[in-house]
Amino acid sequence: MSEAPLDSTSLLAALVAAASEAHTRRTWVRRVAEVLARALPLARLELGERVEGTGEVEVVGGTPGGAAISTTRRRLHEREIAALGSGQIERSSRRGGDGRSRVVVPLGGAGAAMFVALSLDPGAAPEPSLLAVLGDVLFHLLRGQEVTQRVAELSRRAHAENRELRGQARLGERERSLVARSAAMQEVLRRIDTVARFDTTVLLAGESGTGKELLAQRLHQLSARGHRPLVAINCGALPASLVESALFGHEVGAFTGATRRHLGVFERADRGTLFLDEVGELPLEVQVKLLRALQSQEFERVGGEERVRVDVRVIAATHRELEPMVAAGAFRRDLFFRLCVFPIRVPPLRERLDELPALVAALVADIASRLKLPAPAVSPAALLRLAGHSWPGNVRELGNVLEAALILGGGETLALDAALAVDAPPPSAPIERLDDAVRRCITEALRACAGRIYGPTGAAQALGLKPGTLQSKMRKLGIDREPFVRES
Ligand SMILES: Nc1ncnc2c1ncn2[C@@H]1O[C@H](COP(=O)(O)OP(=O)(O)OP(=O)(O)O)[C@@H](O)[C@H]1O
Repeated sequence: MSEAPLDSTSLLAALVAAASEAHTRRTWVRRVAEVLARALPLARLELGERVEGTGEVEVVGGTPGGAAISTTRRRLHEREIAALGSGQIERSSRRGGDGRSRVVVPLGGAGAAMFVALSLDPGAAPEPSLLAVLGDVLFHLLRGQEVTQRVAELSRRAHAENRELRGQARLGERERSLVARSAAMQEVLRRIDTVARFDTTVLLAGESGTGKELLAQRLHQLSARGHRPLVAINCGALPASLVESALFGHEVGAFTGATRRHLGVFERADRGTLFLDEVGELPLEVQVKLLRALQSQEFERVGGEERVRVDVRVIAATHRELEPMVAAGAFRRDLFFRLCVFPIRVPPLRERLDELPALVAALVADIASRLKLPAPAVSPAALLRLAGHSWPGNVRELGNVLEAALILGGGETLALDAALAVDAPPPSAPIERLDDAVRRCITEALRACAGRIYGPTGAAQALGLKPGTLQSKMRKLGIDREPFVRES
């Protein structure tokens, strides 16, 4: 059933009611078009905004009834340029073959950046005074909508930040202090402490359980952003279809089940730090979006058109070798260089066994206090036993073994034999593929030799191969030596 036509006063009241409930420009255009169509023979409504520094305009346009709302960018028409410059309404009586007239109403006086354009059916002659009032009202409604939107945005971010900081405070209570006694870890700390105060992107590379997340926390705390949120996301823990929304958020209706606007980690980390864990797991199609967001600090939520601006410092971490992934085309080269501004290699536990006693003491004390058990002394024999283990799961695995040993020993001793038997890998533990092992050896040699293949300091000699053999293996495995040359 179509609604009754409106007189000018009711028209303005209905506009205020309709526009004040619209949270996006598309809804605004749809609602305003619906109301205007009740007072004028409106065929189409456009809301345009000049794109600064260009002769272009971004237009959200639609027909009453609202079926087809579109957003486009195009060059400004002459009449639009004239209306924006003078602040006066511009009309063209005939446009195209359909006999429709077009009225451009600037919003905000001479030098305005926005306008609405009405396409009216043949014969329509709205009162100039009505159009002028319309321009005023629409301008103020839009301004009001922008302020409301901004306030809602800020309140959403403040809410998210508050939640983040409360979570962090809870974590902080349980946080383990970082042990770094070995020369290798001292060097890691030196690099962390040096780079912390700059907004530079840091890439932490190291095996699983080596303490990358703990180091990211230290980096954040030492930075000027330390009192702001540190938001972490594990890029490998989500299915590809959800990673983009987890990073950038989504709008209502972006996909089935998206019933509310959701803020992604980029927005939740605004003015703080974003920790991208397992960055090597990101699907290629998301990598390109991440690169753009890192470069411009701007992105669009999934299903949205509005550009969201943030100020985020990024720390990325990976347990996978990214260079071979770049060479094999599984990781974008441009993203790799964007992330690898300040790489820090976190050594595995087997390369820093000299700090094992300190680590064990700290972990035992921490676990005992958490389990409310006494902390037994750790004998030299127990330390020797622990030093003989290979620790593929690094400090995390060491912590698990110590926790099991403490429980099995009833808090009086560390029942290491029993705990290590539990920790022994199952017979079906995955065996590394030969190609992967060869790839790992070659990339390690190339890194150590700064990409050189030939000569006494080259990778071929280090691997005990002829240069030609090495090159053919590299070709077969898709390994490129370039990243290693640049890295040196
Ligand atoms: N140097 C250290 N001192 C004290 N505890 C440590 C240290 N390194 C790691 N840990 C502990 O080991 C566990 C794993 O550490 P963390 O999560 O930081 O490793 P990670 O490298 O980020 O692992 P992953 O790659 O699997 O995410 C945590 O419980 C952490 O507190």
